[in-house]
Amino acid sequence: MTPPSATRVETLRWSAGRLEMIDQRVLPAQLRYLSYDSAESVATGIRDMVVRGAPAIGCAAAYGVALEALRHRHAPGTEFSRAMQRGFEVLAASRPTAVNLFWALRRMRLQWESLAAYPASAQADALLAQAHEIFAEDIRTNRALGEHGAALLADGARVLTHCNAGALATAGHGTALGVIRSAVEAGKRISVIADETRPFLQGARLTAWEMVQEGIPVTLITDNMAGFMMSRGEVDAVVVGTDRVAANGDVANKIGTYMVAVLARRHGIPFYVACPMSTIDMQVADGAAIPIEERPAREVTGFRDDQWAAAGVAVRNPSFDVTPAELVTALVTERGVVHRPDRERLEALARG
Ligand SMILES: CSC[C@H]1O[C@H](OP(=O)(O)O)[C@H](O)[C@@H]1O
Repeated sequence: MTPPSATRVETLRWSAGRLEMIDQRVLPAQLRYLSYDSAESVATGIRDMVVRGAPAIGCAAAYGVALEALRHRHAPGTEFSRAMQRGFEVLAASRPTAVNLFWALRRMRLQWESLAAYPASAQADALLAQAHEIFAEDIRTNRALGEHGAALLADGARVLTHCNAGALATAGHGTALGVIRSAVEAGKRISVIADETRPFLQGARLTAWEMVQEGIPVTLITDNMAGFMMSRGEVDAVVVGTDRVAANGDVANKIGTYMVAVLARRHGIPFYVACPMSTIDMQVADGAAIPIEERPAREVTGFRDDQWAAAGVAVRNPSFDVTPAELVTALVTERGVVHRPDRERLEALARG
């Protein structure tokens, strides 16, 4: 196995006409890039969580559209259009909760439709340029929201986070971990408490690894320790990412986030949610309307090939839960911080 050594990794990168993505299923034991050349293969990578995290999924989908166009750049018009439609459909069906997937696909489709009068080859080049812009924009966005969020954290703060909303969940810098990175860059001494985040272990395998690579102090705990840590006064703030914010401020995020939010409120600890504007879905009225992905039972009954649950046991595996807006202290975006998010405040934020 090739143990990771790079301190700053590229979650996704464009190389020699193909998309390369870190295989996040094998981190931290191995830093492995997989190569993609079609919408179908990228959709499989999203569904299998080779790449995961709302903004990273959006970037991957954008490149998936561009790859499909490049594959068919010399095809006749009708064949090119059929292939593109199939590409959009297979990517849209890969995972249901992260709105960035649909935000990116909508942006790519608008670009594609605006190019209808041009040859397929020109359309492919323009779509690749759009995918690059979505990627670059995400890094700029995360740095902006990171700075807004850093101002909320005191020097010496011990910050609990759930799942991974870091560079590995985005094009770079991260959202929740982007706030942490920006606070450290501002000279604040921040330490992180990472929930392991069963069952996929994004916290234990990805957040802990990212923070160790950055030299940011990180302590790994199991999910059922969060309340204990808060009750002992060892948590000063919670910062998490999100996959979709409803118009009323309800937040869908990794399963277990709701429990952390309730505990934070019980202990008077601020609960911050960091997200780009592209994760706010004003078309969804409240959290009850956010589709919650149910993932394979085998993720719960074991890890990879090591299956330990009794055969025949029934299993639930909802991959996300919804935290009501009233438990959110503030939403941290690239446009600024929204305290006590609700529809009126989010509409004002969207108006800019
Ligand atoms: C910055 S979005 C990260 C977000 O995505 C994770 O879900 P998954 O790992 O299943 O894609 C989790 O909800 C994170 O907060």
